[in-house]
Amino acid sequence: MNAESILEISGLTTVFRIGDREIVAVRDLSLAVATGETVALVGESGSGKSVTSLSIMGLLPRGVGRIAAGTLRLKRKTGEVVELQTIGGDTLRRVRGNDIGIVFQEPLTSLNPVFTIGEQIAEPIRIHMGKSRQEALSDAIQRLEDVGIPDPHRRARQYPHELSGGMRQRATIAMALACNPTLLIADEPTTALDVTIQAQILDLLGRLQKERGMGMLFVTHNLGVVAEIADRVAVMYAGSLVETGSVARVFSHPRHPYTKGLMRSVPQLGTATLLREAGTPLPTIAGSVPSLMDLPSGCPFAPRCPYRIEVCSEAYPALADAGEGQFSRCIRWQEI
Ligand SMILES: Nc1ncnc2c1ncn2[C@@H]1O[C@H](COP(=O)(O)OP(=O)(O)OP(=O)(O)O)[C@@H](O)[C@H]1O
Repeated sequence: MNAESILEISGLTTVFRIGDREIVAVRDLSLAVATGETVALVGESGSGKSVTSLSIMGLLPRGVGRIAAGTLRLKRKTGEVVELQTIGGDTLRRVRGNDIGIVFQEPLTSLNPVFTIGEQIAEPIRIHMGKSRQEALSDAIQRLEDVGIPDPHRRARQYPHELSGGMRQRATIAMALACNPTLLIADEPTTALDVTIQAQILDLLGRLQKERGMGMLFVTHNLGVVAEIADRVAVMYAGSLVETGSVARVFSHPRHPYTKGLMRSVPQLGTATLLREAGTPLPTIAGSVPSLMDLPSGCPFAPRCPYRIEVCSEAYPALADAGEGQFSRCIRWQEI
């Protein structure tokens, strides 16, 4: 494992059983996140972003989804390197609360309605860090303060339904950070929130990531958010990673026709895009995403691609090295 990496995914292929068929939701995905770096995973609905994050976290639906190939290496806080696809049960639960923090789109999926906010943040601190109930509770109050919740002593005694949506998402961030993880996975953490709150939560995550020097994998469908928060970007299409590189590089010189199409259809990146309505889909490109049940042979983007030539419909393209850390899964990347 590379010395700077906190997470290294290599050749990840995740499949789902649907009736008597198996569909490939993520195909041969390789991606690394370094300490202190934010990597955005971006793509349209159904492109495989969430399946990638569920694969990392060991949260694929049992009996339905499975990792068919690949390795997911994580460097734990102790420096020990574990392969997430092979460890199970208790070790995986320990890694999840302790080394990897997770923030989902909908705070109410992470928060339990019958426990106070303070109890819920204190629990992983007790379990994973071996602190007493009292110590854990005072740490929990500190975490609430860290995420900008005013009057944290009072808030700690409240139940999730007593907090606004934005405050609840701050509380889940406090919970994700409870044990000082070195990797944070944020899966559409701002999508369910009002637009003004979205910007605040994004600022908060960016600040916490920098202050703590964590690695962050940020899943989003919003290119404005990518521009705002990420150092590097990985673009997914129909289960494949089609382009990756630094945000500066990929946004100024996209080397895959799909990325280029996405960039062209965004008039102005930055706050304007960010402040579009929550849940706005990525800008449209003519045609539609193919069904995973019925993927075309060859390049999955070929049917919609203005650069398509005959061979594109025959062979699945390899990731080509476009230099300066940029890679494109297009055989014509030099012409784009
Ligand atoms: N529980 C499941 N059972 C069967 N197939 C699934 C399941 N979850 C995901 N899939 C398949 O994996 C594909 C990718 O889903 P995924 O949730 O990763 O997309 P996404 O890019 O995160 O999109 P969204 O932004 O809508 O969450 C889906 O289109 C679906 O075909």
